[in-house]
Formats: sequence, structure tokens, C-alpha cells
Amino acid sequence: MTTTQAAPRPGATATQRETAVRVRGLVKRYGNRAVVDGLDLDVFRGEVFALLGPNGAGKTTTIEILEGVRKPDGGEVRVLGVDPARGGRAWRARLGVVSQGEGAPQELSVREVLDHFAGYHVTSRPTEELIAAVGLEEKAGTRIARLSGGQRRRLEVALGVQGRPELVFLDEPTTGMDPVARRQFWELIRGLRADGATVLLTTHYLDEAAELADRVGVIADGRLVEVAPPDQLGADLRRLARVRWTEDGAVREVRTESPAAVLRDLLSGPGDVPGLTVTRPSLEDVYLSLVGAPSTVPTAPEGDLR
Ligand SMILES: Nc1ncnc2c1ncn2[C@@H]1O[C@H](COP(=O)(O)OP(=O)(O)OP(=O)(O)O)[C@@H](O)[C@H]1O
Repeated sequence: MTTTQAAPRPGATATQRETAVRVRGLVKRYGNRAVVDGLDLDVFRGEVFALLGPNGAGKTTTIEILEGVRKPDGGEVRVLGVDPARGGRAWRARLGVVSQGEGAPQELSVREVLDHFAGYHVTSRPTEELIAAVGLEEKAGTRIARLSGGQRRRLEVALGVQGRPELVFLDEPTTGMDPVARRQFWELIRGLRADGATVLLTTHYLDEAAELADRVGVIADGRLVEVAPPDQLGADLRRLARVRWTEDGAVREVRTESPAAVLRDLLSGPGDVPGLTVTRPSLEDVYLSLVGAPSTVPTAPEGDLR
């Protein structure tokens, strides 16, 4: 695994580099199959960490073990310094959980649900503030049963952060949200981070990970294959640029670590170079390569012109 540590933010103190989540050698088996297979993970206090990975990679299983709702078969886990399998009410009160399920009573309105659950927390965010933060103002008086899927997801997010948690787990929080709601959610997460909360989220949206996360972890087959800030993920892959142009009616391509030299060569000749482009692998290319899926990412330098 390649690990790149996020640089401490300006003004960061040593305490901000403490781990909120520490996992070593985590294993979870169903039958003979290890769906989490020796996973190591550190999430630092105060950071937003995004777990990316294909369907079935083990993200939800890992998060549920961290939340204490699933028992591991091996390895060591500490969440806010506590083994989740032994975490009591005081520990649980420090966590915010937004899972993939639905839990709110269907017959209550959005406002009633939030008021109801406010009583479970020592310090609760005011209901109206939460409603505004997730953009449900127009649905505050609507019964849960009559909300759309994306509106329910917004309510679940509101419930997850209601108790001003130190550490928030969000499993695919923006699934089903429209683009406006997603951006509202991003603002909410930035606000939590600014307040000093730690956020661990899973997502299938690479733009979301790039927007929000201090660091991204890519999980495949139950293991973390790389951890890095989003713009440094797959640094080796990103060094390779692809230079393309059209010559004699055919597309030609070179993959190189030194595109400037290739360009100098091409442009030194007489006339224009039609269709000339230089591209570097996107986050999506890097991700696809890390999880072993087919992609257009260059995998090795090629000096020859094709
Ligand atoms: N209770 C269970 N019994 C048996 N297998 C399970 C159980 N729960 C999960 N699995 C399997 O474990 C693997 C990992 O599932 P998990 O939900 O952790 O993946 P994920 O990375 O969260 O996927 P997704 O992106 O689809 O949410 C999957 O192959 C899944 O079928």
C-alpha cells in the first residue's frame, strides 16, 4: 500500500494528528470468504476521509465494524480510543452514524422526527438549523412516508449529525440526492470539519471525494490498496502523460513522462500538428487502475511513436 500523509493544515496542532480511527489487520469472513482481508486504516482527528471502492469491496462491512454493529473475525480496531465491540453509551454518543438503511418513523413529519431524536443527545443542533442545513425547509411539515428517496437521505444525514458528534460515519450519504442537495451536503460536511469533527464517508462519486476529502482510501477485495490526498492518488500513474495527434489521417499516440520533449519534437517540423492534445490520467483513470478495472490510463512509458 502506498500512503501519503496529508500535510497538517495551517495552525494545526499536534493533537490534530491523533487518530480517531485506527485499524490493523482487520478481517471479516462470511463462510470461507474474507470480505475484509487484512485491512489497515488510520483516520486522523479533524480530517475528512473518503473510502472509495467497487460494489462489494468491503466498505460498508468495515464501517459497520467501526460503528460496533458488526463483529470482526480478526485484527485490532480502535474508534476514539475504544474497541467498538466494547463501546458503551458514552462512546456511542460521541459518534454520528448515517447508514444505508432507513429508520425514521414514517408517520411523523420531518420536524417531529428531528425534535423527537433531539432528546437522545446531550447537545443537539437546533431542529430549524438542521432542516436548513440539509435543504428540507419546504418539507419540514411533511410526513416521512411522503418524502422522496433523496429527501429521506437528507433527513438521515440531518439525524446523523444532530448530536454534534466528534466522529461521523456516512455510508454513501449522497446516493439518490440531486446535484443541488449534493452541494448542500458538501457545505454541511465542510461546516462539520470547520467545527473540528472527523468524518469518514464512503462514496462512489469521485468528484465528491475530490471536493471533500483530505485523504482518500481505495479499497479493493477487502484491502486498502492506496491512501493519499485526492490530487496525489496514483502519483506514479499520473506522471505519465498521453500526447495524441493526427498524422496522415491516423491518430498517433505517445505515452511519456516528458510530454514537453515530445511536443518540441512534433512542433519543430514544418506546418501545423492537427488534433494535438496532451492529457494526464484523471482521478477516475487512477481509481479504475487501482481497483483493477479496464481504463484508458497509461500503465508504462512508451518511447515509440505509434
Ligand atoms: N450478512 C452477509 N452475509 C454474507 N455476505 C455478506 C453479508 N454482508 C455483506 N456480505 C458480502 O460482503 C461483501 C462486502 O460487502 P460490503 O457491503 O461491505 O461492500 P461495499 O464495499 O460496501 O459495497 P457497495 O459499494 O455495493 O455498498 C459483498 O460481497 C457482500 O455480498
